Amino acid sequence: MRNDIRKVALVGTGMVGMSYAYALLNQAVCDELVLIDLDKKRAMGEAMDLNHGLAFSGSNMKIYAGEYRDCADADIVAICAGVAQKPGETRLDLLQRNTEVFRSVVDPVIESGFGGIFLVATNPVDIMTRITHKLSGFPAGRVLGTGTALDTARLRYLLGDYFEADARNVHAYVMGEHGDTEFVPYSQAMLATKPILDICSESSGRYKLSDLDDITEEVRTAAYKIIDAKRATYYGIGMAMTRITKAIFGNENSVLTVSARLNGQYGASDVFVGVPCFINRGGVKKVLTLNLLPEELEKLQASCQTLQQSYDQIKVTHF
Ligand SMILES: NC(=O)C1=CN([C@@H]2O[C@H](COP(=O)(O)OP(=O)(O)OC[C@H]3O[C@@H](n4cnc5c(N)ncnc54)[C@H](O)[C@@H]3O)[C@@H](O)[C@H]2O)C=CC1
Ligand SMILES: CC(=O)C(=O)O
Repeated sequence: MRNDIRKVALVGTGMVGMSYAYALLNQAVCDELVLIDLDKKRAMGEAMDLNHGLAFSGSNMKIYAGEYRDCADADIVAICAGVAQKPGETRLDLLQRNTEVFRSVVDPVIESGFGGIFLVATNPVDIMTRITHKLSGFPAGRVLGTGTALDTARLRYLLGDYFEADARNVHAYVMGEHGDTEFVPYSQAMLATKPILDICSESSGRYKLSDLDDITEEVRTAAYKIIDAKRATYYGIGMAMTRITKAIFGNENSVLTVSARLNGQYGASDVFVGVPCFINRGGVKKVLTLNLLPEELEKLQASCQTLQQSYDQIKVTHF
């Protein structure tokens, strides 16, 4: 990664891609942003629109619509291209269609000579990240997906609201598939440095475990509710991607629940799944292995199995 210019190439300038781009601009996270889409006219219009906001941003980011060859000197290629869920569809329902899209995206990115980090948001994100790893042949640490970063943000917001505490003092993770089999290991959840389970047991019934279950369900179903209400979700994921991008450019070693490849951790291998990882300039430096309770570990392994089964279905026809 160069130290002088921080460059992001964004493939997919739809709602998610442009929410990411808008957050990058407002937080002045990079110096150069190239927008690539099958719909070139759309990418061009989006670049114009963002450029017209530059004067108000305090940033002098270079923003333009481009081609795959512009990925050659990018530090990060972010992929938000593909189809999104319609009301009633699960993320896994998108798999076949988005696998086709990724073949047409990853190959030209690699042909450009790109040597940076892939950041994937397209759903089903854990499997699309694995496909990107497979198609690119990159080391696993340089291919990451947004995983459960957004779900974790949703969880922290809801727990902060429930305990009437600043969400930034809630330390808790959603783990597993970014999808229906995700779960919250509450044994690992803290409010400041106090275990949330202790807060519940000491609260004389004010805070209940059943409420925590309701919060988990609220997180798990949030995307369905938003898609039903306004057809798509995009601001939250755009900000989650921006947070990950900052951790990369800032060489932060921040712990974020991205989709990363397991290599024996939590008793699973090969799958990409949402787990807490240290993120720095090289991508995923390391998976943080938490001491999950046996029942929590079972949930994570079941989630990995679901992802493996879905991956196996496409492998036959597409690889
Ligand atoms: N990881 C996460 O937490 C989240 C992921 N998503 C996912 O992000 C993806 C994008 O969602 P939206 O932006 O709402 O969709 P959208 O339909 O608004 O945008 C998709 C864009 O991809 C482009 N595209 C399609 N095929 C392409 C190809 N072969 N090459 C280049 N560009 C291509 C389209 O022209 C369009 O501009 C979906 O898969 C969605 O499910 C959405 C929200 C959260
Ligand atoms: C659509 C999606 O994956 C989400 O908002 O979580």
